[in-house]
Amino acid sequence: MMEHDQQGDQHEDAAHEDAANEDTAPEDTGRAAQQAAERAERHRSGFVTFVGRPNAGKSTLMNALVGEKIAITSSKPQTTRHAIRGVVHRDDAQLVIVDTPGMHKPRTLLGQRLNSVVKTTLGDVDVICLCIPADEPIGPGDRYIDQQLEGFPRARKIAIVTKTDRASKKAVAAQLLAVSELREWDAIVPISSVKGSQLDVLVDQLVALLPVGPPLYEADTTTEESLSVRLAELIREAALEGVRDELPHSIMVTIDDIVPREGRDLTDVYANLWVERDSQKGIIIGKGGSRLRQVGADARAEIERTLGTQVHLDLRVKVAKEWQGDPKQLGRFGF
Ligand SMILES: Nc1nc2c(ncn2[C@@H]2O[C@H](COP(=O)(O)OP(=O)(O)OP(=O)(O)O)[C@@H](O)[C@H]2O)c(=O)[nH]1
Repeated sequence: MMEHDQQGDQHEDAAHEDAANEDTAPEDTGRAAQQAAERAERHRSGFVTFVGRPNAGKSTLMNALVGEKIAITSSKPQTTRHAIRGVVHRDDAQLVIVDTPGMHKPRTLLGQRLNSVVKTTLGDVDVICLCIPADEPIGPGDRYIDQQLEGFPRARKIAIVTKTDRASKKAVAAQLLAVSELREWDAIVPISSVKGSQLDVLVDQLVALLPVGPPLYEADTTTEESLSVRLAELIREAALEGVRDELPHSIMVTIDDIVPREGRDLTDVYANLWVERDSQKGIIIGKGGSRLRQVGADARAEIERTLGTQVHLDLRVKVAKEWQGDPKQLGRFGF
């Protein structure tokens, strides 16, 4: 009701102004409406995804573009497990970003399932970006993924040379040349997510390749990923910190419950940290529980930032024997 009244007032005000400037006002109104219609006609929207070998900088780039920490980053390869969407909003465009796990030659059942997630995602998007680090030579892993792109002829393709802050200008130029020889790209863009350089150029290029269409999401959306998945990812990221061996592939986190305490600025989060073997349980827990305490403290700090309340984190370490090769266990973890 209130809103209607206010709108009514505004219309009246506008009518007054029209009367005062009889010659120009109707024309102005017409022009404004026409401009809005033209803007709507030019508005672009669509889906974009980043592929590349493990550690190529995909998650970091997506976070830099969306401006909120939603996909986990780590110095360990193959740590992105979910196709997380982030949305970049602009007046003239909306980019929906789908983050994919690193595409790689599958060795385990988990690897195969990840690849099938990647393939479903790629079949659906408007633009595929292949990320190749500036500071490492193009290798068989990059070529394998580049060849896979042949299977998705509908999508436009951009090559992104990542981590340019880690290479000299000359090395970046050489990498751009090497990348250009892989295939006919719609664009090739060198960027640094850490320095934030060339990200605007990349977004411009992406937008230019999207189809004309209305916004797909509300303006305040940055991610569709459910809260428990986001919190699970934060805990997994904390658990991966400082683990030097093969453990990253064996860690999985599930959330049982997220319960705000009534009348208090405090949320209880109940989570399980799954490993594959008893020996790994020992590594995670550490001497006298010291490592687990650290993981809990690190994860809690990140979760508090996400939830905006204090957090009590109940974190339990459990063993799911060889879950990466077990279809039942994989199903339980959502693969
Ligand atoms: N110096 C520098 N480091 C970067 C940049 N982008 C990413 N990194 C680092 O490279 C490592 C891997 O980055 P991620 O974003 O996790 O890579 P990813 O491709 O998502 O990796 P997976 O999840 O394994 O597929 C991390 O240690 C990042 O901090 C960059 O622009 N500059």
